[in-house]
Amino acid sequence: MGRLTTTAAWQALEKHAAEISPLHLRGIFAADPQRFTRLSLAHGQFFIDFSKQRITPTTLTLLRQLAEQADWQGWIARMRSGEAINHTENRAVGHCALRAGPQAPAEVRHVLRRMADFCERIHDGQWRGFSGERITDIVNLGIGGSDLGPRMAAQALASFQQPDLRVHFVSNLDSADLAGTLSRLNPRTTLFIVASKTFTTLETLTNARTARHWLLHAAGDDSAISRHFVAASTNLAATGEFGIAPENVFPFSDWVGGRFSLWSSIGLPIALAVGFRNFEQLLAGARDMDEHFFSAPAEHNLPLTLALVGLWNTNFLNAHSHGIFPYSHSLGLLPAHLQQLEMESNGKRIDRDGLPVDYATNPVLWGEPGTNGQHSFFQLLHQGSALVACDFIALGKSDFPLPGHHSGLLANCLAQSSALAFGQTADEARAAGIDEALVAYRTFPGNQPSTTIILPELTPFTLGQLIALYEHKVFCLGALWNLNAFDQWGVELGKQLASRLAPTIRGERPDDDLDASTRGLIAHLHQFRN
Ligand SMILES: O=P(O)(O)OC[C@H]1O[C@](O)(CO)[C@@H](O)[C@@H]1O
Repeated sequence: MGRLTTTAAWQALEKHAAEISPLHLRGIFAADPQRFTRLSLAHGQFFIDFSKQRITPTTLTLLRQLAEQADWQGWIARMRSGEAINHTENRAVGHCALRAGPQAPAEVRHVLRRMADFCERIHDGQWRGFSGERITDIVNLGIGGSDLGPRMAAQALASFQQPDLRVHFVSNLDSADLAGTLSRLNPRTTLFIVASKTFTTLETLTNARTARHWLLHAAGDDSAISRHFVAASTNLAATGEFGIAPENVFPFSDWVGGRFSLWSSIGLPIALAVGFRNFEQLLAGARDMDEHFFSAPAEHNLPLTLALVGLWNTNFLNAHSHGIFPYSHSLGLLPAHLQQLEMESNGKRIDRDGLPVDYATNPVLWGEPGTNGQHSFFQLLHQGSALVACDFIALGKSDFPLPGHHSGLLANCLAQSSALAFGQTADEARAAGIDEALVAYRTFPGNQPSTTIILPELTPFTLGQLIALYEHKVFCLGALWNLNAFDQWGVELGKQLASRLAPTIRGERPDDDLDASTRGLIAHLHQFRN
């Protein structure tokens, strides 16, 4: 592919955008009474309404030409064949193989069987701690992809929680995270999962060493480690060096990217929290979305369409902020998971050919569950100056039904996307009896684009579908923007600098090679050292 912005498909979109961007969603809806039907897509009961996006059917046709030009299906074929499409790390991209069921590679099925066995032994109390008591608390020590996905899924599936077992997540290097969790736990009944693909991550290893010390202080000798520490990792040498017995290590391969790893043994805390059968259902839901993505034609393809609309908003409407609003308390951590998934994947400026891009790439992604967000930042969405594309996510049925709650929640979800799309004119404000002095303040411009995703209910299966939907969106955007969505070199510089600064902060190394601001801040901090 030549430079993206000079291609015929891109230029056709630019021309089309000049016609569409001055239009208001009010007019767009008035012009096409069939719009909702034309611009919503379903896969079984999984439903997405794109009609509140500032697009027409022609927009999607043109965007699909861009996808053809980017050879989106060729990229799927390359991923599925095991080609090293993560070319800067010379790795294949295999997360779909983790959830391929009977088609999964033998080593994947083997680890899944071991995870099932481990879960059973924890759940039925066969696995005992050093004192002979059963395990009541699991602590996952991991960060980034080794934390966010499992933490989000375990919370999302709270209604499926196993009895008598609590699962905790500790990620931060800040000791407040680990200390706060340990203060509520009993070392005799606590088991740690050290979750780290590389097993070199500073935060995770620091937390793991402190946790080991906490355990050994109570247990008295090293033999307790094998009853209280397991690991999920690709680095078996390092897990061994840490003291984790080989039979307590649940391995996975380097072709699993961290932010795509919840389907691997990194998902062990999910399986422990909700039971292995439910974990299998999570994999089955993702597999179902994989099969849809791999086989559905472009015009019916949910992940591709989500990606195309994302690209349209970013590159042709200049929306560089993207809000994720699950109207589901249980999905409260989905924005945090998608933040890593999208921003670590496509937050890049060098394309696959090693050249700087001359177009915008991933927007800043953020979000909060509804209705909470409505009472904080939604003011900016309704009347601020930024164009923000939004995804609203709603459930057909509540996972924790109580009379009178769910209808109100759904009403708020639909009211927000409608208010954002259509706004309120000055005349409508006047007609509603607003005092003339306040009319300008009570006017809502509208025209904020949004997508609404509806899951029939929140189950392991539908959660698997939802996460895989966004994973494939990311995959498509990588192909469309000609980016490698699977490396993350941008996180390295800060890590290197931190390891250089740590001895200076401890006063063990001179500061004369540092910039003036960093030097000044370290000098200021020295007064507080303890
Ligand atoms: O699982 P690991 O190797 O500890 O890495 C944790 C996270 O750190 C990152 O490498 C970024 O620093 C993520 O990509 C990854 O999910």
